[in-house]
Amino acid sequence: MKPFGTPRSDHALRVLLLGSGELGKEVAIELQRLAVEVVAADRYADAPAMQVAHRSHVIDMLDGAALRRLIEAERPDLVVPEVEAIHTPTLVELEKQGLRVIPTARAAWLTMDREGIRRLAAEELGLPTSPYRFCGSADEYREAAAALGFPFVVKPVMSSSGKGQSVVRDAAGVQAAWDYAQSGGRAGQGRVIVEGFVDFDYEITLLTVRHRDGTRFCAPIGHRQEDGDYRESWQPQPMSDRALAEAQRQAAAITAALGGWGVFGVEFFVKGDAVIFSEVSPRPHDTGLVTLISQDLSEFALHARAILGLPIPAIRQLGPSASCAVLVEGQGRAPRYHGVAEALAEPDTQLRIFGKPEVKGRRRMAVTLARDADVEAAKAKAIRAAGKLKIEL
Ligand SMILES: Nc1ncnc2c1ncn2[C@@H]1O[C@H](COP(=O)(O)OP(=O)(O)OP(=O)(O)O)[C@@H](O)[C@H]1O
Ligand SMILES: NCC(=O)N[C@@H]1O[C@H](COP(=O)([O-])[O-])[C@@H](O)[C@H]1O
Ligand SMILES: [Mg+2]
Repeated sequence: MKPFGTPRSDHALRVLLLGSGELGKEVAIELQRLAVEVVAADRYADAPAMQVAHRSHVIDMLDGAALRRLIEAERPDLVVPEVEAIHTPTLVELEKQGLRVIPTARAAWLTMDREGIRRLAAEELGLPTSPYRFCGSADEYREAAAALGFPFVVKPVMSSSGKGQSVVRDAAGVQAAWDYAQSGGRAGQGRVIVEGFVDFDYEITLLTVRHRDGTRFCAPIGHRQEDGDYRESWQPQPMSDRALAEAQRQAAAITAALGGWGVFGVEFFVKGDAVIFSEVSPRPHDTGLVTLISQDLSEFALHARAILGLPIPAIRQLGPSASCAVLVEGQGRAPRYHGVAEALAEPDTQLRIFGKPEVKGRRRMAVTLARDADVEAAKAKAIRAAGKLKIEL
């Protein structure tokens, strides 16, 4: 890596963020602290990371030609994907010509589509997963539903944060789940994964950092999901030594197979000591927002260090902590936030308002963070804080 430079000069160290949401905003802030020049891109203007970047571009990141033009114009030292929905074949091609993609272009390519990462995990690495089938037509979907039995989960192969995802419990729900998956995928594709429903005790995200000196794990993060989207997360999630060791073994295997440097969010279902791989983000994870209060180096600081080739000699967990996502539903531009003072009234509480410019439907707009004597108390405090925030659309 070339030396650190001065932003907006000829020798700036330049990072291009592909995706500029709340996770990218925190990565951008960490990069800014080291005087890295940050260029933010997303499909809409005034996205959160754009608000703290040196420059920004509004492009359709699924358009390969547009993506190539942007990268050739900006000539970044590093390209940092922040969402799945990117024309990753273009990244694969440009990487062959010397472009550095975080963690690797292949990792971005494999994880943009649930099929790539699930087949790698289950069929090549032999990690335990839910039973699954991929379907490209309504007929294949009906066959899969019959083979897997109720309950099952349907997800568009290209989607995140639960968009287009549903749990089908009986015959009455089969058609609606297919229709919803067809409308909910970000790339508007027809293909879906049908997964057998895993009856788990709890689920975790194991943040795994691949950096110049090896691989480190953060303390496990527990979370609760509703409609496929996270509502609260906490750290540390209590778990048996055996289950934790097994989760770390699987996380090491999948992240090594993806390669490169950076933070990975490896998701698992846990039942007793059994650990079932769910999916992995080759980037910071939304449930990892809790690390903004629970660790000395948040997942965003860790990502910045890892991708820049810096050392991570230790990660300090600061005690039981939690985060609570603040969602709003409705329509409107330029929302206003009331109750900020009330949300921050209790000790050891923090808030991030992402500054998203518009709401159409349901959208995560902010997150509250709290530390307390145990994770239950931290969670209750984060939920209380979130309850004080009122978003006016
Ligand atoms: N096979 C399954 N069995 C039981 N629960 C599941 C299954 N698949 C998904 N879920 C539930 O739905 C949640 C979201 O699923 P998943 O992580 O696959 O979606 P996603 O859209 O990729 O979400 P994100 O992008 O936020 O990680 C899981 O965390 C889990 O709570
Ligand atoms: N689970 C993935 C995830 O949390 N991604 C985060 O949400 C943003 C999109 O938000 P939006 O849908 O409100 O634009 C993404 O840019 C990323 O920061
Ligand atoms: Mg997930």
